[in-house]
Amino acid sequence: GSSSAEKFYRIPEGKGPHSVGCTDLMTENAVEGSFLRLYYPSCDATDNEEAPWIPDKEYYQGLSDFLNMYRVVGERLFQYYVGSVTCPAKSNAAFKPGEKYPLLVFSHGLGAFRTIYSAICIEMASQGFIVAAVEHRDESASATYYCKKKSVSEPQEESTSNTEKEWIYYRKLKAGEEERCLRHKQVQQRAQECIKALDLILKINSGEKVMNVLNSNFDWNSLKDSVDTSRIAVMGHSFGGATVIESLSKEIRFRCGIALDAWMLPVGDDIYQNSVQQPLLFINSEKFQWADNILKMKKLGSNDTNKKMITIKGSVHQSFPDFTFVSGEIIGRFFKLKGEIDPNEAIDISNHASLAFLQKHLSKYLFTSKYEVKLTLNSYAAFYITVLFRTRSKVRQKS
Ligand SMILES: CCN(CC)CCN(C[C@]12C[C@](c3ccc(C(F)(F)F)cc3)(C1)C2)C(=O)Cn1c(SCc2ccc(F)cc2)nc(=O)c2c1C=CC2
Repeated sequence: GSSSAEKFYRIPEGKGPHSVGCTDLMTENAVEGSFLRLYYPSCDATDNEEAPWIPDKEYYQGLSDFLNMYRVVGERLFQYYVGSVTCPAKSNAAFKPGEKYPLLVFSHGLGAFRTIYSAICIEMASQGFIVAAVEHRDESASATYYCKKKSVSEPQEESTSNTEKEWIYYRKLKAGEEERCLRHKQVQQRAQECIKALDLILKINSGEKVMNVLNSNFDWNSLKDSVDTSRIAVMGHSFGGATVIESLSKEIRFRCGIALDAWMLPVGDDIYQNSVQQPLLFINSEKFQWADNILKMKKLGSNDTNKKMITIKGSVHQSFPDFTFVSGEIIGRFFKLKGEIDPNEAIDISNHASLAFLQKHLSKYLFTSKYEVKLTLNSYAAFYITVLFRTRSKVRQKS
């Protein structure tokens, strides 16, 4: 029901010119496959429903585990408070063809999963980005799943599908296990999953058929030739911020990156040997700051003008994920999901800074594809003519 309270606790809509659709894509019936939620510019007139914000109850179970709550308590609490929350994007809405959109790959934080950064992803899509929010299978997500082919022995009523969801839950640190080692292994896998997602979207862009093991009626062919393959960026929150750094160092096709409250612990020491050449923006909250973490960010961008850092005063670590919008004042304060700053103001500052940074560092590639070539040709021509005149005039002098 839409009680008055819920009206005020909605995830903010995109502010850009495009309506936004979203759809889920999972390739392969294996944990090694890709799993992502795509947010994209959609056609305006659609009567599609808004997408469910947290689509399976197992995510509530995973969150309870992650937050050290009892599953039976956590699952009911989440079901009751956020079970009916939708995100302001139309589920499987028709993709808006006709132009080439830049691509943004988004990486979630520790204990999170692909759907809970929808305020950021929807805003970017409304501004004309195709956003692939990946779901990591490195056991850092509260929960994730893959569709496993049912073994033959299971009863095969014709109506049910021949796959079942195999859930993977958050892996807690074992007693005596060294956190840095586990997180460094995980961040490598996370970077590979971001690169795999990039390759998958580029495959779709080239018109290749992709097998979506999730039975949705979204027409993936409509994305053919719709990605501007020279304007690709990577973005992420906290553990996802470390994933941004790792992904930039591994994949040059990511032209730039944005790290939201980056957690630097998982980042290996080799990174500081100038492994990140692309422009990188650190957007930090006021509270998620401690010397070691900030020093590592500084070290990364030491003598680099294209590495920037801003801090949003009054914001907290949870100002970036969606819980900051859906939680009431009491829970929000108790779990530090809201800072002093209004959640909508905080995300607007972050989104504006992100868009300005992407505009600056992606648009130079925009010209390469169209104008820069002409410019180069003209400059060759100009150069040629000058030489010609010079030579001719010299010859005349001599004669
Ligand atoms: C006790 C568990 N202990 C595990 C190591 C620390 C737990 N913790 C602080 C929390 C997450 C918190 C949270 C969320 C959500 C509700 C809810 F009630 F609203 F759902 C409540 C309370 C509890 C704030 C963090 O991990 C912070 N953090 C995060 S939070 C990402 C996230 C996860 C789930 C969400 F629903 C929303 C956002 N992502 C990272 O990449 C990193 C860190 C720290 C270092 C790297």
